[in-house]
Amino acid sequence: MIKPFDISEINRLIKSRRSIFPAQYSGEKVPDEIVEQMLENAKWAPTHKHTEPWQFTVFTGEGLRKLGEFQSQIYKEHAEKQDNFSEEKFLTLQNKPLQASHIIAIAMKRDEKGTVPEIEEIESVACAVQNMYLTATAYGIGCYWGSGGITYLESAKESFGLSSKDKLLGFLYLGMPKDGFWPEGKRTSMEDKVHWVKD
Ligand SMILES: Cc1cc2nc3c(=O)[nH]c(=O)nc-3n(C[C@H](O)[C@H](O)[C@H](O)COP(=O)(O)O)c2cc1C
Repeated sequence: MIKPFDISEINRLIKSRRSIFPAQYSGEKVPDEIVEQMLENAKWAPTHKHTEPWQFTVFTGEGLRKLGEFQSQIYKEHAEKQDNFSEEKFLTLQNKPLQASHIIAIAMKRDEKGTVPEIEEIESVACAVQNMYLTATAYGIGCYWGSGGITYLESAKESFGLSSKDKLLGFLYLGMPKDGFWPEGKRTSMEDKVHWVKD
């Protein structure tokens, strides 16, 4: 039998999970061991047919500068082709990673046989990200899943070892919140979103 959990603490953890953005980070580094625990917990997400479709790339230290250079360059090449380059966006992509302690690039990698539908692999990776979010919350660490910038550009995939069948799904930014900053959550009632069928 499974050992009982402290349910009220688990409920509090789930409700307290928040997205905390780079402008709200203190600059203090998150210990690598905590990031490793987040990644370890990620793998316990549900995965149909055990394909384990997640792939994570962790950037920290000099790696954050490299990510900034890489993503601003990818953006520039794409935007120039589309004739809508913005210097402001370029600089944001170059500099924003430097505000974080770590950034985890989130990807979905298809298995060779395409064993389960693509949507299920994306769903599974999202569950893995939620595990990381909750682990970060338990340690009092801020994080947020950003899906802007180069996330959905085909040209960004290669550098992450992704093929055309795989997907880059965004970036999980991590940082210690400034002065104990932890925002209140906001949700509507579940009343209109849940229907019980009992008889
Ligand atoms: C798949 C996904 C992509 C997201 N992308 C962004 C994003 O690009 N920019 C952003 O500010 N927030 C992004 N978020 C975070 C949401 O803004 C955030 O979850 C929402 O405001 C609710 O706040 P909470 O997470 O604190 O409950 C994303 C969340 C998810 C699940």
